[in-house]
Amino acid sequence: MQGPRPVVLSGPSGAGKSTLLKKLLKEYEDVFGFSVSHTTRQPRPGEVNGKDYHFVTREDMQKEIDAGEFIEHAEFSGNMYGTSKGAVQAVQARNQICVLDIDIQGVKNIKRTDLNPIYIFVQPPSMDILEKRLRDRKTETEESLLKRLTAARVDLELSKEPGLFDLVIINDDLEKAYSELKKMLLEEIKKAEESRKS
Ligand SMILES: Nc1ncnc2c1ncn2[C@@H]1O[C@H](COP(=O)(O)OP(=O)(O)OP(=O)(O)O)[C@@H](O)[C@H]1O
Ligand SMILES: Nc1nc2c(ncn2[C@@H]2O[C@H](COP(=O)(O)O)[C@@H](O)[C@H]2O)c(=O)[nH]1
Repeated sequence: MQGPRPVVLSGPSGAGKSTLLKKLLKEYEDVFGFSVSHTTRQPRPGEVNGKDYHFVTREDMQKEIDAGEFIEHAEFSGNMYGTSKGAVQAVQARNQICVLDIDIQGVKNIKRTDLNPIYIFVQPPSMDILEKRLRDRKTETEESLLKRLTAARVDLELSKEPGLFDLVIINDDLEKAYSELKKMLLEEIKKAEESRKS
């Protein structure tokens, strides 16, 4: 039997990817492992280096990219983000299903690799609600917020490409969205639990 597939969550900034992911990682802490990305953006209050992200300088990240240490990387809202080979290997070494939270450029780049994940797009109920959630989160400057909203409009159009995503979840009611996520991942969860028993 084929092992469980990794999972990619993508969607506009503020759509609720981290919120859904945190619920999944809490309920299935042995089953799923988060791929800790690198970023050149500043940490937000409460974010932990090495847990939420590897916070690095642009210079250091570029060096690692040039050395071939990244599976994918992208520029988003004025900062660099990327998934290192080491981030994915660390999760796989723990025998967990690797979950990536990446933007849509990352999705397109991962499609060129042999990772073969399940691709899930988390969509906000509307642009107005997305803006309200991002403003209420109080993590962005006005400039960064506007950049993220512009990127969101583009992402929502790009996400319509047939076959790009295996599932689109509209994150209106959080519990409903989370149930849809779990339903999609049920087979992979079963496979992971079986392989952990043997
Ligand atoms: N279904 C929901 N209903 C109401 N608020 C929500 C819902 N889902 C998430 N939120 C809130 O919306 C905000 C954005 O969510 P979150 O940070 O998870 O988004 P994200 O997609 O991970 O964003 P980013 O890509 O910027 O990291 C958070 O404050 C979160 O608490
Ligand atoms: N292509 C990649 N995108 C990534 C990665 N890690 C995070 N992201 C995406 O960046 C934006 C902004 O994140 P934020 O934490 O600054 O709000 C969001 O869409 C993430 O999905 C990555 O390694 N590669």
